[in-house]
Amino acid sequence: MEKTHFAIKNESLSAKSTLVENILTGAHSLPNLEGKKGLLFSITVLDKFIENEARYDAQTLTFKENRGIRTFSSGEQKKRVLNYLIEQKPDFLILDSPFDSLDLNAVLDLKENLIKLSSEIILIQIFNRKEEILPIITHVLEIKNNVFLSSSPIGKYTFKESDFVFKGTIPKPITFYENIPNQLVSLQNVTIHYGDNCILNKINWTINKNEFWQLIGPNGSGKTTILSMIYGNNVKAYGQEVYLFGRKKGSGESVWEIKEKIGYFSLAMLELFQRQITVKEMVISGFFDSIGLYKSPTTLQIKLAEEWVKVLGLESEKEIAFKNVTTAKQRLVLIARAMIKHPPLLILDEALTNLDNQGTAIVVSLIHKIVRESDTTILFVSHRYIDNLLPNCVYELIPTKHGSLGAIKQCI
Ligand SMILES: Nc1ncnc2c1ncn2[C@@H]1O[C@H](COP(=O)(O)OP(=O)(O)OP(=O)(O)O)[C@@H](O)[C@H]1O
Repeated sequence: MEKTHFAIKNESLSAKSTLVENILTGAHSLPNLEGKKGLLFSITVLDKFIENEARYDAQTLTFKENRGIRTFSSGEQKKRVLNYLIEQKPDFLILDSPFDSLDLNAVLDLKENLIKLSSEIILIQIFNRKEEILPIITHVLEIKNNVFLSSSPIGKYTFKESDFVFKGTIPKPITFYENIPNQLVSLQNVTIHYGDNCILNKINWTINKNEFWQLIGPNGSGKTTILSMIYGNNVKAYGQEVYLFGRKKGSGESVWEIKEKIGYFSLAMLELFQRQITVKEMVISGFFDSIGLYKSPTTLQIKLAEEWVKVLGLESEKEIAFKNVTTAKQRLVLIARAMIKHPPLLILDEALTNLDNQGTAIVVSLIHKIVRESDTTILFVSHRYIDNLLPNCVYELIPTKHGSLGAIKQCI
């Protein structure tokens, strides 16, 4: 008999971890899973392996290879997690947004493995976009407030989208940056090796004030490595021709002085927000270096955060816990947090991953609003082209066996 496989829309889960935990421990009323052993395939599970590797040197996923899991591309990492889970012989697997952060080839590869696996075990796919749903899925589960309501055959399920409107223009800054040169970032002939592997080969790239760039490249092409030279503390940047805000990296300016001029969003930040913090507090925390709120904000800072919340249409949710609003709204809040000081440079690293079509459209329209209504330069990083993103220029990393080469693909 053909197996039943389920899909759950990510947006319908307000506290996803609780629901997933309940399914895994058997505390649920979902059909066909009574008394069965389930495991979770998700980015959080991968992050735990990465953390354990860093803390205890436990190379569980890669003990046969002489490399840590952290150093593999996203596609390779996910493949190793999947193999590890299959070896534990579960009856069902929950696949939480399995294709996030993967380029097209890695998606096809993982899809093929999952389709093969579906003849042996039950799959429950948490999905963001209709197009991601595996062809073997037979039913969509309706969930509300973490309670299972019903199960519809996929052919009868209607994929709904919700409305969202911005109100007014984005608030002006209350603090200002001085002496910011026109050239914000310049990489000149930057070449990076890890051991014998050349990762980046003679990268030449300049980012100026008021530009809107997209950095694109397949998994493993070196996007994170470039970002770590701009925003992070990658020691490989020293000795290279990396110029940030007019100064050569490593010539006296601290990492904090550089970070102060950059607003930053990455998915990894979401993992750090474990504390209870409201939507409004999250926006205010953009004034401080901390992820949460450890200092008392001024009345003016609170007022400005309220104005941002209003523009985003989230007034009625401003006192709600950040982790309880939808994924798309969390993105808006985190982008507002990164923008509240109108930094010279805003880096959005995979800001559209894990969003459905409606969520993608909302976040893209916030990005366009920032482009129109501020002087901040945007660097948007992703492994795929995004319809309607319309950056001024695209910097593409093209992998070769001698490291990735860079090319400017389009300028409007
Ligand atoms: N510390 C390290 N040691 C060895 N190799 C590394 C290390 N860090 C990164 N790499 C390798 O460098 C290459 C580029 O990695 P990077 O994470 O910059 O790519 P990416 O384009 O951001 O990929 P993804 O889209 O998968 O996040 C990959 O092949 C990766 O395996």
